[in-house]
Amino acid sequence: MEETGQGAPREASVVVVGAGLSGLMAARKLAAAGVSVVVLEARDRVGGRTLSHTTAQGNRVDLGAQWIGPTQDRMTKLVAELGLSTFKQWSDGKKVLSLGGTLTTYKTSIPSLSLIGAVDLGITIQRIETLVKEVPIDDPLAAAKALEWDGTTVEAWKRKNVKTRGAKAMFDTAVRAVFAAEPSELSLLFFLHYLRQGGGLMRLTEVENGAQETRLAEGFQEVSKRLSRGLGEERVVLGAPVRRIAQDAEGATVISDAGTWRCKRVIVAVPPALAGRIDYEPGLPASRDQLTQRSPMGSVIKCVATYASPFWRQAGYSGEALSDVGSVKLAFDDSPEDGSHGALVGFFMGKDARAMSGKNPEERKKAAVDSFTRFFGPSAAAPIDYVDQDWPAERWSRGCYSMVLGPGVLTAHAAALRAPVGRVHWAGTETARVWTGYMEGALEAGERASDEVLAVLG
Ligand SMILES: Cc1cc2nc3c(=O)[nH]c(=O)nc-3n(C[C@H](O)[C@H](O)[C@H](O)COP(=O)(O)OP(=O)(O)OC[C@H]3O[C@@H](n4cnc5c(N)ncnc54)[C@H](O)[C@@H]3O)c2cc1C
Repeated sequence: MEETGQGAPREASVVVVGAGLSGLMAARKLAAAGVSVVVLEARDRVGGRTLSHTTAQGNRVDLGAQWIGPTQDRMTKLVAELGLSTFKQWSDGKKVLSLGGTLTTYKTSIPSLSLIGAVDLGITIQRIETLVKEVPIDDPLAAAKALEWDGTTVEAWKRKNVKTRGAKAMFDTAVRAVFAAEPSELSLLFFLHYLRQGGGLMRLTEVENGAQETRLAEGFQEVSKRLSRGLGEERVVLGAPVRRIAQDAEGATVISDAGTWRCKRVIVAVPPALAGRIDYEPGLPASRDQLTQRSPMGSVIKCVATYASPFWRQAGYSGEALSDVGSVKLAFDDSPEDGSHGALVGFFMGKDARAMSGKNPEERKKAAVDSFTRFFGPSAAAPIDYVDQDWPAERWSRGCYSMVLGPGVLTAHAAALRAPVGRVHWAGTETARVWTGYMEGALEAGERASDEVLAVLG
């Protein structure tokens, strides 16, 4: 292997930076059009924010992206094309709501609050869905109240509009579940636009008919593995963090730890927070550069506890839980399709993830198991296996699920998100027109960036 930037440059028409779904999709489309392409990936694996793991019991679990749902047509088509096996997320039975430490159960879409709390939450959801429809999907800045909404946070909106303690707590948990961020970190315009791109708040938060509807038996990282194999693994270079992209009149030079490539076009398929760590020559235009300085990632640690059986099902529980206390405030059944073992998946989100990131996994295990035990009783206290993934501590992700924008960023920098800079094009789910933040968005963005490149290569 060559040293950083040393040796004679190799050649490809297009270099793609990042072997996540977006970069691999872009490369697949280019290769199908007969364009020579190489994908440079920093990690020693493909898949980026998809990461599948097999437990000692043989349960394939996703420590990154885990579900697809209706209207995610590209992902649905791709998993079928690749011959992968989908199954429905288990959702039969009662859901648990833990509010201020008091447990109740419910079966509807909306948690079982007091009568007045339930009315408040229902009105809040309706209001949000109405506001979401006022944000044009392709141009959030064209919303009549774009400036006002980008000048405030979701937290400020909640304080003004949501009245009861229970509805506020459930609203916070829903925001954390979708963004892995606190409501105070999010511009209201960014929040509404993100929901618009995925089809609304209920679509994003629901299991049935929602974004948590369908799982993959092989795990979602398998999609990237198969895309990579389809490309020909010599076209996907692992352990190749890209450090520098230099453009000149004839082409671009891409310098990575695994060598240097000369090409005509570059597709950078990484989140803006990582794209901003690459050195560009000439430097990026101010708006694009400042966007990368203002696009932090969300904070999430995902954990899976395995049990001999899905004991909660026998007790009439679905495995789904929502909470406003404890480290894990969101849980789902994560058992294999045949139910041969039980598994619960939990999320440390926003400030809880930051508090737990970098800690000893045993400490996180204890916190997670305490939460599961509060939700489902003492049988949850002794899992036979525990695994988690600390995404904020991942050098090549810097957090997850996706970027979260605070006030003023969209207004100032939306135009720089997708606009190519000379020979450099931008992909990654953050640049998607639909389902941004999701695997579907990653594919859409990869397709769009490869179309841009194909149009100029002729
Ligand atoms: C815990 C969790 C749960 C999620 N749940 C869901 C879900 O249920 N459904 C869903 O649809 N989505 C979910 N997501 C989001 C989904 O995983 C992402 O939207 C999607 O995988 C992003 O793909 P991408 O290709 O845009 O980016 P990435 O997957 O981040 O790919 C970027 C790649 O670039 C590499 N890279 C970074 N910098 C460099 C560099 N300088 N040089 C070379 N390579 C570099 C990275 O290593 C990475 O492999 C979840 C994410 C997480 C973490």
